[in-house]
Amino acid sequence: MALWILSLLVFGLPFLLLRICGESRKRQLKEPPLVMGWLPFFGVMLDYIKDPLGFLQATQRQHGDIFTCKIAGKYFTFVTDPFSFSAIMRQGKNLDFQKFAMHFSQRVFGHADFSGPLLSESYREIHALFQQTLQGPPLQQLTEVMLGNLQAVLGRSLPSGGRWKEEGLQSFTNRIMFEAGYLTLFGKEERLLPVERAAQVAATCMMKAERDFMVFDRAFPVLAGGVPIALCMRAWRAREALTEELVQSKLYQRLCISDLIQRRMDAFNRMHLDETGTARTHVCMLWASQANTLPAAFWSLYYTLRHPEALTAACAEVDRVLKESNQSSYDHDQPISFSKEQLESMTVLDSIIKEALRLSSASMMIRVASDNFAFTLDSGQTAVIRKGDYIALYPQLIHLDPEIYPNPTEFKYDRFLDEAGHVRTEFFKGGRLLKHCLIPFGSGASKCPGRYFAMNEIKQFLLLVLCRCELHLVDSAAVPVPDSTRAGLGILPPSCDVPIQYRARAAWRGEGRAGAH
Ligand code: HEM
Repeated sequence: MALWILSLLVFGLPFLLLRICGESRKRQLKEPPLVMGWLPFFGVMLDYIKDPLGFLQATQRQHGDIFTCKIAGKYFTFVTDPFSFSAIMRQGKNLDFQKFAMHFSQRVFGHADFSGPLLSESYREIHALFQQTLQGPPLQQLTEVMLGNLQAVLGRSLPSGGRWKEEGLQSFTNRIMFEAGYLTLFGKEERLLPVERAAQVAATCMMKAERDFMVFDRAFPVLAGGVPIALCMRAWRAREALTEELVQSKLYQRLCISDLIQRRMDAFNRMHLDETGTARTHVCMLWASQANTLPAAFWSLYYTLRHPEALTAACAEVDRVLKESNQSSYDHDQPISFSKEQLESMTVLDSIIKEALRLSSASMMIRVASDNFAFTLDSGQTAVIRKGDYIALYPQLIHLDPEIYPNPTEFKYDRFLDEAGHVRTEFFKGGRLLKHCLIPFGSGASKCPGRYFAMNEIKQFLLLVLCRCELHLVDSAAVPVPDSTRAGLGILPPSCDVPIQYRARAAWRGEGRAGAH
């Protein structure tokens, strides 16, 4: 947090000196209320950074459903009324998502500018690959590969001989999900070594990749705040180390690469980009596929372990699915498999994951106004927006709204189940049905294309941990809360790790199961 503020002060200073005297924006007719704050240039930045949700809730109480805040020299119009979200989504012509996202991604990952006239046409083709490879039959294939990788990585992690192992839950989750996700997208390295030696080398490489990923990811809030990566040497080195492993010449030697990455590689080849620039787009894809999934998997498992009623319901569901297909939790040599329909039928796990996402998601959806325009809010009020301003939607305001979700900060494992145990999709505010009630994956044109895969992989992770491990939280004072220093960037990681003990489940020990001690 301190680094955030420091960096913004340092890099904002030249702008401050230029603008300190000349800033005089006045609210025009039909424009949203203007919240300028008392700091020249920075506006309300410090209040916002200190507690984004609290700041937005307080400003909403004071100014209503729409208001414009000055933050570090930019103007952000926050629309807080969920019934007005559709009106924003319909403004595709006036609100540009790609410009903001591309500029941001280019700055942080260092890849080519795909929005320029030379590359934008080809990039549209690459962007279309998300839909083609992350839905339908390709999604099913990706999900099956992920299940195989999860089982291999988890199996390797479990100590032999009935011994217990201690580790942090976050470390456990990150290690397993990162490796399995990496292998699923980018395939396996082929090594001409004896099997055991090859496995050792692969494990060492994967540990290094995970470490580099974490170093880079930890610097993300600072990079997002505008600090050039050249000034964050550790993050820069980590990003470049990841880049080196994902150059196309190395990727072409890997086995079982996903359709998504394979087709991206082929498309980049046709564009004749340089090798490092291309590899950086793969680092960007790696980040998109992991940065939110890891904390989401952590929270899903943590809440399940913390809440006995959630654990009982989840275990009953897992047992039902295994029994249906005559499979055993204990037989670690026999891989578990299940059909798409079985995965979809696990509505308790689905509800647990959605509830964990609701409590930990703090993404911000940002669009840039490409022209002056006016739009009508659900209330009938007209709002005039200036060209160049940002429009921001902050879903956490909805996720923690007590009118929509009673006792919103409480974990309720069955919140997203109806009375018949089916997926519940209908939520109301003021007696009216909401179209947008849970949006951890964004909405509209920029909605996360990996959302179905993310839900599947987290579900599979929970399922495997529950059936293959005896695992419990070690009684400790550590009670993690979502760490709001990453607010605006997606799923918040835990503020601290929590110790767990785990070992392989075995038939001869009876029904030992995951749970709190
Ligand atoms: C729990 C896990 C995940 C969450 C919460 C999440 C959330 C998001 C959000 C909020 C956005 C931006 C939407 C916006 O600005 O409107 C996004 C974009 C994106 N996500 Fe995810 N995501 C997750 C997992 C994944 C996975 C597993 C993949 C890939 C396999 C993925 C690939 C992407 C890509 C490529 C984009 C950029 C889309 C574009 O440029 O149009 N995400 N995600």
